[in-house]
Amino acid sequence: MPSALSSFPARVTLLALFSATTFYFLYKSRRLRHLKTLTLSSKHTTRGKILFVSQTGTSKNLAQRLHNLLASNGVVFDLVDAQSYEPEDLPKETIVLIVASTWEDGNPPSGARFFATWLAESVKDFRVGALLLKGCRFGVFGVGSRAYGERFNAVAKGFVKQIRDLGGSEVVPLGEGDVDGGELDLDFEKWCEKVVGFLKGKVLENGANGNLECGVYDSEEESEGESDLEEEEIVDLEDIAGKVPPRKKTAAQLRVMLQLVLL
Ligand SMILES: Cc1cc2nc3c(=O)[nH]c(=O)nc-3n(C[C@H](O)[C@H](O)[C@H](O)COP(=O)(O)O)c2cc1C
Repeated sequence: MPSALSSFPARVTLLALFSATTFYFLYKSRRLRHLKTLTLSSKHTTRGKILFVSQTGTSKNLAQRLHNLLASNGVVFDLVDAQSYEPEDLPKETIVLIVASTWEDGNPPSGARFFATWLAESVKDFRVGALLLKGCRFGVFGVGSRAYGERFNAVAKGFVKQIRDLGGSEVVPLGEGDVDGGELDLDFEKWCEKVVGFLKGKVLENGANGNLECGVYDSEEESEGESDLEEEEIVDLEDIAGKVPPRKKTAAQLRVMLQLVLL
């Protein structure tokens, strides 16, 4: 008796299914390749970012102060709420300064959960590896309270570890502010001095008119060429953070499809 798969319509359906699956996985692997290219490229010069993670405004105010301080030193960064920042853009950043508070159970404020989860899942995803943020220099200042013991500044500490694990270079050591009994303002000032020191070093290193990859402000806005480059290199990393099936499974799925078609 002929098997159900030997009929012409069944074979055509399977062939169509097989082709669709193949194209889907080719598309996915192309995106992964694209991501690697993006990661390994050193041509990404976007303006530096100051990201703040804040619920009641403490970190936001400090971030604003840092923004003003840098501007008064001739260095203009974008000031961005982590809540509205697309973490998939992190691989394109050259320098990111984060001011982050910690809330209940050592978690970030609810608005920054997506950002925090993206980092945590990227670290866990073996396909992303330690090169994802290779071109990204960073520094973190934590805002919290020592009254919370081991959870003091847990979010800021976690960010440092995760960004390091993803290949980012920490250009200033973690700064820690204690809102209860600590010298928050003084500690933040000291951390800011280190940031300014680093950036000034970069200015000297690159020369007055050099292309300052770390995002030191060059009064000319980004050239059209750069904008086009960025446009071209937009990568959807949503799947990278754990949603796509691992490669081994993909290969196994393809083998099964092939066997079915050859039946
Ligand atoms: C309910 C609650 C939970 C908190 N949990 C922590 C914590 O686990 N670790 C910590 O370092 N600080 C903790 N804090 C202190 C906050 O980080 C601190 O109030 C900070 O100023 C909040 O900054 P923001 O206004 O930028 O959100 C907590 C504060 C509150 C009110």
